[in-house]
Amino acid sequence: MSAPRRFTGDTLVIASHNSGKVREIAELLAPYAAHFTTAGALGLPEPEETGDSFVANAELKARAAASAGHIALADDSGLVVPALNGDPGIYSARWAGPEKDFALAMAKVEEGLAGKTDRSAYFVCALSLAWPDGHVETVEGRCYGTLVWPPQGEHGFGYDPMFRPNGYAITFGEMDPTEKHEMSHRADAFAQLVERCFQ
Ligand SMILES: O=c1nc[nH]c2c1ncn2[C@H]1C[C@H](O)[C@@H](COP(=O)(O)OP(=O)(O)OP(=O)(O)O)O1
Ligand SMILES: [Mg+2]
Repeated sequence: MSAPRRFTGDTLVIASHNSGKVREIAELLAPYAAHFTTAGALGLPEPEETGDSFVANAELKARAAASAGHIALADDSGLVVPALNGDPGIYSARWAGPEKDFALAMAKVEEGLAGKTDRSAYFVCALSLAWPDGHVETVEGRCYGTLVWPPQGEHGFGYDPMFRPNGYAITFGEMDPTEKHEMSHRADAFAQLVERCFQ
């Protein structure tokens, strides 16, 4: 395997159109990249997520943004529920529909769990850093927990109010951002990416 490529201090493009995610990535990234912008701010289109894995979709989004000329970081993430055969998984954003209604998406998850005893779930986050020449560095992080009902808390985004990470008595929706960043799937992936590309 060849040595990982390091981030060189150029402007970094956060290749996401999800404001909750962009906020978390910016917080996690702040110590390593002084200048960053977003795909939305550059007017870049949202590519169709045609991959069949988190890694494939993260790489596709990062490459699409990097083709505009700057190093780009994309995140493809989602909630995996074993009792639902892995759904919503890579379809986590799509379960919220065109209105991005996560109350609806969470209700669909809960509906699927009716009568089931296994309420375990995990979040996955694939992060891909892509260079304009097509090179990519990709990592994947996870966070394991349990699904609660009804949803609890107003912090975070997406499925956070129904996800209680193992070892905690509150959901991601009830945590403040610094606490979520200590053990989330995104923080886990970030730690790996920092070791690979930012140190
Ligand atoms: O920490 C999280 N807390 C709660 N929910 C989360 C989290 N991380 C991902 N999720 C869920 C919601 C999100 O909408 C979907 C990711 O889908 P995903 O395609 O990667 O992102 P997206 O379409 O929202 O934005 P974009 O593709 O422009 O980055 O999984
Ligand atoms: Mg997406």
